[in-house]
Amino acid sequence: MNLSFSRLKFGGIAVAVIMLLTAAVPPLSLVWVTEVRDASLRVEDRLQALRQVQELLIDAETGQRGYVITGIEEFLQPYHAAIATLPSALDQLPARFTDPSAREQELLRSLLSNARERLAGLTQNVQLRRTSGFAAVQTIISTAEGKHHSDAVRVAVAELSGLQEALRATLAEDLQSKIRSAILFSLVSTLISAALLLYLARLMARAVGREERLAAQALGTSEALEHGMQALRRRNDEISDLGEMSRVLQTEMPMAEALDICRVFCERLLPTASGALYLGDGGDGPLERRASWGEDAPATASFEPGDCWGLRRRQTHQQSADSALRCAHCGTAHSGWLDVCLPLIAHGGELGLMHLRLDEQAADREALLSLAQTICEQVALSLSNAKLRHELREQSLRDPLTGLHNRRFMEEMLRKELQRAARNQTTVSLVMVDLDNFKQINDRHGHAAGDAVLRAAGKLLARSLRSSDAACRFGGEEFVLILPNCAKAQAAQKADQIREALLALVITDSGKPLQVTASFGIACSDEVNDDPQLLHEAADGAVYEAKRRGRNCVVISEMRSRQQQPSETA
Ligand SMILES: Nc1nc2c(ncn2[C@@H]2O[C@H](COP(=O)(O)OP(=O)(O)OP(=O)(O)O)[C@@H](O)[C@H]2O)c(=O)[nH]1
Repeated sequence: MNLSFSRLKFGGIAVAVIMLLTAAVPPLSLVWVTEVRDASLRVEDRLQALRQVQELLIDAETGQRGYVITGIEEFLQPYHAAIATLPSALDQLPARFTDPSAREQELLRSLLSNARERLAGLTQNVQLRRTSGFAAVQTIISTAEGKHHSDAVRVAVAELSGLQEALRATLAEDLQSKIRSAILFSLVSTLISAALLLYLARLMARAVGREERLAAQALGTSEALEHGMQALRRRNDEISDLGEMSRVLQTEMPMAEALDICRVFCERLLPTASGALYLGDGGDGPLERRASWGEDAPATASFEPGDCWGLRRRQTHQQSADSALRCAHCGTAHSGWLDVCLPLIAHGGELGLMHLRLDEQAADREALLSLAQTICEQVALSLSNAKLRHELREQSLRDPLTGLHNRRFMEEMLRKELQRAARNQTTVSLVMVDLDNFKQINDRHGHAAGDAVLRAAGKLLARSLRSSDAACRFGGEEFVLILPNCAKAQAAQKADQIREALLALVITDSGKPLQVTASFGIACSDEVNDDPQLLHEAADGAVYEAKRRGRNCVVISEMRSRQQQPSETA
């Protein structure tokens, strides 16, 4: 990664430098061309000046010659024109020929001196012709001195012109060479740039490919991480829900309410599945559906434990439509459904079954089943604990001999019922039942026979009451009946019915019949301002009175006329 980056950096710098140099070639070439053009113009100017000097000198010679031969002034016209211009043309030549080379300066000096000499000679010939005639001039011309100067001028002009031509050729050649070099440089640098750019493009493509791969890897890692986080969050939520369900189920509540709470949490924890909870009676009896959830909740209301492979094998049993071992309680097989039987086992005992129904192709099937198993363990434990608590509570409130409610329960119920009666403006009647001469039964027939009488009497009392009433064993051979929403007269009527039923009750001890009677004392809440203590005392007083009157009778307490005797009904 670092190596590629350094290569890219150096490659980029190299391309930039080469391109800068290449870009410098056109302006440099322009400078060269401009210099050569200026130099060529100067060469041309010098050649022009040399030609002008040469031509003016010829004009002067021609005019002088015509006048000398003819004596006619008109022939002097070119001569005059040349004489007027030539001296200044000669004076300007040194400024044009500035090359310090010895040969050029020597030729220039020769040209200037010979041209001036020749000009002076021509002027002298014209004046002589005018003053002395043709013959005098002819003598001077015949010395050929003039011709000598003209030839020297021609030689100097020719040689100087040659030098300038050579200079122009050199300049042109130099320019050609520079332009060739520039073109060559441009070509080479362009090729190098192109090669470098190709190389850089390949490096970049590789780097980009690597970056893309790394980005894809990073994306994959991040997605996996997000997946993991989501699963973790889900698991946390599930654990938190399971914990909450367990905490809620620890609260004292009826089994139906506990089952409803299980249903709510199953619905929340297993939202993609339908299901039902079946509970047994603790024995071999059928299991009954006590809670269900979801669109495809199992419809079977109850089934025998032997109809379920899960219960028979005491382990989770999965069955699809084409499974060989299908439980009868799962009903008609549906393609695509997976029926799962999860036994609810706690403290080693089978409590019931969770029947779960889910999509066979569900992606999270295994996770769902694992969660369902955890829920089942939790539900089984919670329901078993609730059941145990219920049983313990029942035991703590029941008399073990008769199965009736005990004194603790009686006091608690009486307190609640009196409060309710006060709120609803109704009455609660309390009936105290005391078996007559029970000591004699014990003494004559033994304690076991006494217990049998107590059990039989308790059973009779329990079945004689409404479900809202309660029969309690107060202690020994004393019983208390709590009759909510019952006036004194009805209570007396009920007590008398029980008295008669008890009288008719056939209890035997080793084949011998045991006769049992009881005395009944009745008190009503409206006479004691709903005070449980007073109510109990009043009923107790009435029983005492029943005993006093000879037993086997019902006495109603008259608290309003406390000083009066309690009234007797039997
Ligand atoms: N078998 C048996 N006897 C009990 C039990 N609890 C109390 N007893 C007996 O019940 C008898 C009550 O006798 P008492 O209080 O004299 O009353 P009673 O004999 O019924 O006489 P009255 O009430 O006046 O008719 C006692 O002998 C107790 O030992 C019990 O759980 N089982």
